[in-house]
Formats: sequence, structure tokens, C-alpha cells
Amino acid sequence: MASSFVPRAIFPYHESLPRSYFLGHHAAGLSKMKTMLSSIDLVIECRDYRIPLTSRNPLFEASLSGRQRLIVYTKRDLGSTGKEKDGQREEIIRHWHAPTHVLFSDHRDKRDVRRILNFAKSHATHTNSLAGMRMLVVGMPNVGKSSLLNALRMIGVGKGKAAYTGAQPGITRKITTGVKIVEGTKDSEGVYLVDTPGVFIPYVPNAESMLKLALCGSVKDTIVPPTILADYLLYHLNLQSPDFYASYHPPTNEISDFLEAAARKMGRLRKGGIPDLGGTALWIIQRWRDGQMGRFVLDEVMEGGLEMKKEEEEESFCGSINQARKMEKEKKRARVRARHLDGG
Ligand SMILES: Nc1nc2c(ncn2[C@@H]2O[C@H](COP(=O)(O)OP(=O)(O)OP(=O)(O)O)[C@@H](O)[C@H]2O)c(=O)[nH]1
Repeated sequence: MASSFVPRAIFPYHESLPRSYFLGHHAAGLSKMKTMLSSIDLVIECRDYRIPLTSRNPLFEASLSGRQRLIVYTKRDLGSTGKEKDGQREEIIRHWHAPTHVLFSDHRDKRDVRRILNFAKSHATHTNSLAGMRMLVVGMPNVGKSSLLNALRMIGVGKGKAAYTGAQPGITRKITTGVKIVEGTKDSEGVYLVDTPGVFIPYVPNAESMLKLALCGSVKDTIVPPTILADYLLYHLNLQSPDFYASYHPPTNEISDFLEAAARKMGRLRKGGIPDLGGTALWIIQRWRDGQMGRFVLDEVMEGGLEMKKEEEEESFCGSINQARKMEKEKKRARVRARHLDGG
């Protein structure tokens, strides 16, 4: 019965989860961004509205400082239902970043896109450059950079898609040439936006952050086992409301029961009628990513939350790529040694 159901208060710790997804094209993209910085007037840094703390990449702070920044929290439609508590959350987030300007966006909402465009235009009037203004859009993989670029171009100059977008991370691999998003005038060439590849954090400070990033699509779906990810989603669904999955199963903390019932209901069966749990897990996760299984935020947003996050990063050496790689290798070696000792 729903009334007697008690959701899990904490999610079990999964030590074996990978904590790194820093790929070659992430490192290459970041170094190219640094070399371009002198010709850039404004950096638009995208973060995911559902994980406003976890999708912050300290590498951008370290590498792209010295340029004015606009922080855009993307995919607002997937984390907000426009209620009072959403407004309060956004106020706290604005407060975290003051005096840096913050905007929230759903790339299909013209008002949101216009707000970003207006910010770019007002920045351009202060730039006073005959050659036009160049902006860089940066952020974690799959956060919605290319979708935002396309939306700005459509509203700004009425032109169609200039960048590929996709449900998996890593669609943009290279830095593009600038795309016009605001027409020029007799005094200026207009505003150009440069798309960049998503850059992942060198070392994720804890296993739960990795689960959040994976759930929001920042790492490929092959990196974290889908049933663990679906279990993490179930944990959050239960904290919000088990009603979100009422058409598949009554309230439960048992991921295998839930996936089995959903697989049977959707006819996702293997040979011999065995439920396809992995495939069903991915399907459920995708439904949540599409906003069809509740719209909510995974990070706890509170005053002082950003400062606490920065302290956590410093403790876990998040800014040091080499150290992170070394730690990851050492952990792998320790796991292999432990397996040998167990005779496995
Ligand atoms: N619901 C919703 N989906 C969005 C929004 N912005 C982007 N998406 C979706 O998120 C996915 C990733 O978007 P992209 O624009 O390709 O992300 P990216 O940051 O350029 O990805 P990389 O190529 O990894 O750098 C796509 O499926 C988009 O349709 C948004 O505001 N709301």
C-alpha cells in the first residue's frame, strides 16, 4: 500500500563505478579553447538545470577565466514545473553566481532563447568591435550547447540548424567556425557563436555524482551498468513520488521487481519470455530524460551549496588531470590485485 511505503533515505554506495570519462577530444577541445580565448568576447557556459552543482566543470574556471561569462542552465523544462519552489531554487542559483549573469533555458522556449540573445546583443553594444563579437559556448558533454546554438541562430537570424545534436554525448568533436546569431549593422559585423565539444570533469569526486552525470546523459550509456542507473533513478522517483511510475508497478525499492514488471508490460522479452532487464532499464532512463517520468532536480540546491561543492572538489583533487588519471590507474591496479588474491 502506498501509505506504508518507505523510500530509501540513501542510495547504496557502488565503489566499482568508474569516476573518469575524460577523453582525448575533451583535452584537445579544452586546449584549443584556451588558445582562442584572446579573440573571444563572451563565454556562455552551459550547465544542466537538473544537476546545477554536479554539471559544473572546474576546468572551465581554471582555463577560461579572464573573459566575461554568462552561465546558462539548460534543459529547464526537464527540472522545473514552474511552481513556486522552482522560482525559489532559481533565486538561490542566481545568488550563488552574483555578479555573474545567470539565465535558465529550454531551447524550444522562444522567450528563454530571446533572453540569451538580448544579453548577447547588449554585451555587443559595449564591445564596440568592427569585426563583430565572438562568443564561445562551453559545457559538459550533452548539456545542450549545440541545441542552444541552433535555437539562437533560428531566433536571431531566422536560419536553420548549423550544428548536429543528439541524445548521446560527444556529437560535437571539434571546435567549429563561428555561426552568426545576430545580424550586423553599419557599425559592426554582428554576433558570432562558436560551438565547442563537451568537456568532462577529469575526476568525479564521488560515485553519486557519476550516477547523476550518467543519468543526465553526460557519459555514454555503456559506461555505467543500466540496471544500476535505473536503480538510482528509482531511488529519486521514490523520493519525489512513486506515482511517476504507477502504470508499471506499485511503490517499490526493488529495481529487479520494477524492471521485470515494466519489461512484461512493454513486451520487452528475450527468447523464452525472459524479461530484458538491461534494455528495459535503458528505456525507462530515456523516458525520464525525455521528461515523461517526472521533472525534477537531482542536486540539493541551498544557500552556500556552491561554496560547499568547491571545497569538496578541492579535497578530491578535481582540478588536476594528471593526479586524477594516476588515482584512477592506482585504483584499477588495486582491484586487479584484489581479484588475484581472491583467486578470481
Ligand atoms: N528537453 C530538452 N532537451 C534538450 C534541451 N537542450 C538540449 N536538449 C537535448 O539534449 C540532447 C543533447 O543536446 P546537444 O545540443 O547535442 O548537446 P551538446 O552539449 O552539444 O552535446 P556534445 O556534442 O556532447 O557536446 C539532445 O537530445 C537535445 O535535444 C532543452 O533545453 N530541453
